[in-house]
Amino acid sequence: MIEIRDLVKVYRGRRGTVRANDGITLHVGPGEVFGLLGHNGAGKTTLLSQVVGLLRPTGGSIHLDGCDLVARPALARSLCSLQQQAQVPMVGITPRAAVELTGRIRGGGRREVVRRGAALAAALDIERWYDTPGEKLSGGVLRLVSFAMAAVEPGRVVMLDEPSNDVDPVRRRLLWQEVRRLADEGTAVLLVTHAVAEAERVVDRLAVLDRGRVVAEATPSALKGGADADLRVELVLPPGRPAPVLPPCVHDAHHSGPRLVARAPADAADAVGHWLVGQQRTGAVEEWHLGALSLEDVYVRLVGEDADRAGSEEVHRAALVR
Ligand SMILES: Nc1ncnc2c1ncn2[C@@H]1O[C@H](COP(=O)(O)OP(=O)(O)OP(=O)(O)O)[C@@H](O)[C@H]1O
Repeated sequence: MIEIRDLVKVYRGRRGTVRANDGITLHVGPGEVFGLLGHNGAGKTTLLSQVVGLLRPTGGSIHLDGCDLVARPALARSLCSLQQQAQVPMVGITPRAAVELTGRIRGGGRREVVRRGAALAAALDIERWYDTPGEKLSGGVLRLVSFAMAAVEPGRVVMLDEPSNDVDPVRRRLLWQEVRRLADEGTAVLLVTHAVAEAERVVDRLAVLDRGRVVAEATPSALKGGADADLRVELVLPPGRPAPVLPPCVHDAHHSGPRLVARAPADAADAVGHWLVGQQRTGAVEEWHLGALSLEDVYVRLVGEDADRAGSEEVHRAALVR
């Protein structure tokens, strides 16, 4: 069990002070995939870097099965493996060499590392590039290779910082299967991703970070509000047609091109369904969808406005110590 308690990380520099983690408390158990979601600059990478002993917290504690990882960063590095967000340069070395070398450095036996490396390459469908020099590989394949490096000799905790970036949709599915397999074999997996819709399928629990703080922590279905939660209503309008007048129970409507997305209470499902069928019959609506809210809907609601600001310099100022 990894236990993070009241974790604070303050960066001090010439341009000011940034409180990147502001009192984070989380625990992740063996066999669990725990998602960390949050806008750019929310403090996710900072959190992982402290767990693995690359950064020293300003305050708070990190324990793994009772061992103090802050006091013992070398132990943290041996018990936890990390796929970093930045791509490790792989010039003059093949994926096979990189994966096997990492596994050996992390204490794996030669045969087992060779076997697991080959199994990962097959499972991620990157076998054809396994002996190709790194400088000739595409960004997506390099990303999968660095996942394999983190997974070959995983330790107790595997931390993955945006592992699916640049990876094609088919291999993303393979990647999520391997993430799940790591957990099923007993590893605790901490997964940072912006692929919220995909995270929903792979994580057991997740936390949403907003400017260094946990603003929500739950299972995906609990975050979505369970059976009584609002429904998502989506209409696709024919080109050039204005949106129809919505029934009064449909609220929070917003447009995106020909699409109109809104919410409706769960107990209005029948009425809204009938209305949608009628609208399609008259040609006012080309297509429609009525269903459960997605995790992405909930996420955008939680941090949407902050996320909009997050790419800008202003947010860096907003994150300055309050
Ligand atoms: N070495 C550093 N020195 C100063 N500030 C830093 C440093 N590293 C990160 N920060 C700041 O700390 C905050 C959190 O950054 P962090 O990289 O942890 O966010 P993140 O959630 O991983 O973002 P992203 O999703 O964009 O990767 C940001 O405001 C960032 O600018």
